Amino acid sequence: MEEKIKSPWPGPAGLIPVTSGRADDANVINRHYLDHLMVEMRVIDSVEPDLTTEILGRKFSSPIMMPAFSHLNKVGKDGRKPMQAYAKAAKEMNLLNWVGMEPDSEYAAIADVGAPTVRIIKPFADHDIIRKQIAFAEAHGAFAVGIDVDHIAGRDGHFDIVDGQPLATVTSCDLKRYAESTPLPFIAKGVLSVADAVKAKDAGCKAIVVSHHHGRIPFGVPPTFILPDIKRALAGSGVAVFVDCGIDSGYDAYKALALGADAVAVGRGILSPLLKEGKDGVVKKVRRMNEQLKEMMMYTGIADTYSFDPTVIHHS
Ligand SMILES: Cc1cc2nc3c(=O)[nH]c(=O)nc-3n(C[C@H](O)[C@H](O)[C@H](O)COP(=O)(O)O)c2cc1C
Repeated sequence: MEEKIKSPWPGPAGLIPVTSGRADDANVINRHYLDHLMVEMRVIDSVEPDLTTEILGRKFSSPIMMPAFSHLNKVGKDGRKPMQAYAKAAKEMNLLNWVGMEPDSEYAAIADVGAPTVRIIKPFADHDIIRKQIAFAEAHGAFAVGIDVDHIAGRDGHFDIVDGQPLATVTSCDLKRYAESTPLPFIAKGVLSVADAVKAKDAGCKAIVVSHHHGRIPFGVPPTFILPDIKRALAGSGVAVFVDCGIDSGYDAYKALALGADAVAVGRGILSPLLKEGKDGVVKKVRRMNEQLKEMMMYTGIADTYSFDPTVIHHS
C-alpha cells in the first residue's frame, strides 16, 4: 500500500502533488542533480547583466516564466483565485504566463487578466475537446497553445482519467495535425528524451518543455541532465527549448539556462507565496529569483540572456 504523505500546501489532499522523498521519485533525483551542479567563476570584465529576453518572438523582462498550473482556484480561500493571481503577477512583471487544464470559462477569466498566456491542454482521448480548446484559446488571444504529452499513464498502469475525462497517447500524426491546425505556436510539454524532442520538431512544434511534470515518471532523468543532448539534437531547428521541474531559485534557473534552456518555468516553488500572499507573494518570489539569476550571471561573466555558456557548469 502507498503510504500517505503529508502535504505542505493547503487544500484537499491529492490536489497538489507532493514530493514523496522515496528513491523512485523523480523530484528527489532532480533536486539532488541540480544541487550537485557546480559553477566556475569568470569575474574579470564582468558587467551587470540584462535579463530581458525574447520568447517566441516577444520581449519579456526575464527568462523566468509562470508555471502551467491548474485547479488552484478550488483551493483559493475566501473566494480567492490563485490562477488569476499569478497571471496578474505575470502581467505586472512582463513575464510569460502559462495555464494548464482549465475549462474554457476558467481559461477565459485567466486570459482576461491580460498577460500573454500559453494554454496547455490535456491529451484528452476525445480529440474534439482538444480541437475546441485550441479554437477557444485562439479566440481569447492566447500567446501559444500546447499539450502536456507526458500526462498519459495513471498509477494503475492504465491511461489516466482527470476530472472524469479519459486521457490518451498523442501520436506523431496527432501532434502534426494540431500544430498545423492553428496559427499559434504549438508546444509539446513533457519531453524527456531526444526521441520525443525530434518527433515534436518533425511534427511542427515551435517549442518544447523539457520536463517530467513534477515527477510523473518514476526514476525520471532530471530535465537538466537530458537538456544538453536535446539541444544538440535540435540545433539549428529554431525550436525553442524550455525547462521546468524543481526550479525554485535564481540559481536553479541559472543552471538550466546555462545548460541551454531558452527560458525556464517556476513550479511548486511559487505555491506557498501564491497561496499565502497571492499576486504580491509571486512578484516577491520572482523578483528574488531574478536577483539571484543576475548575481550568478555577474559571477560567470554572462552579460545577457543570449550569452549563456554551458562550460561554466561542472558536475560534482
Ligand atoms: C497544482 C498543479 C497543477 C498542475 N497542472 C498542470 C496541468 O494542468 N498541465 C500541465 O502541463 N502541468 C501541470 N502542472 C505541472 C507544472 O506545469 C510543472 O510541469 C511542474 O509543476 C514543474 O515541477 P515543479 O513543481 O517541481 O517545479 C501542475 C502542477 C501543479 C503543482
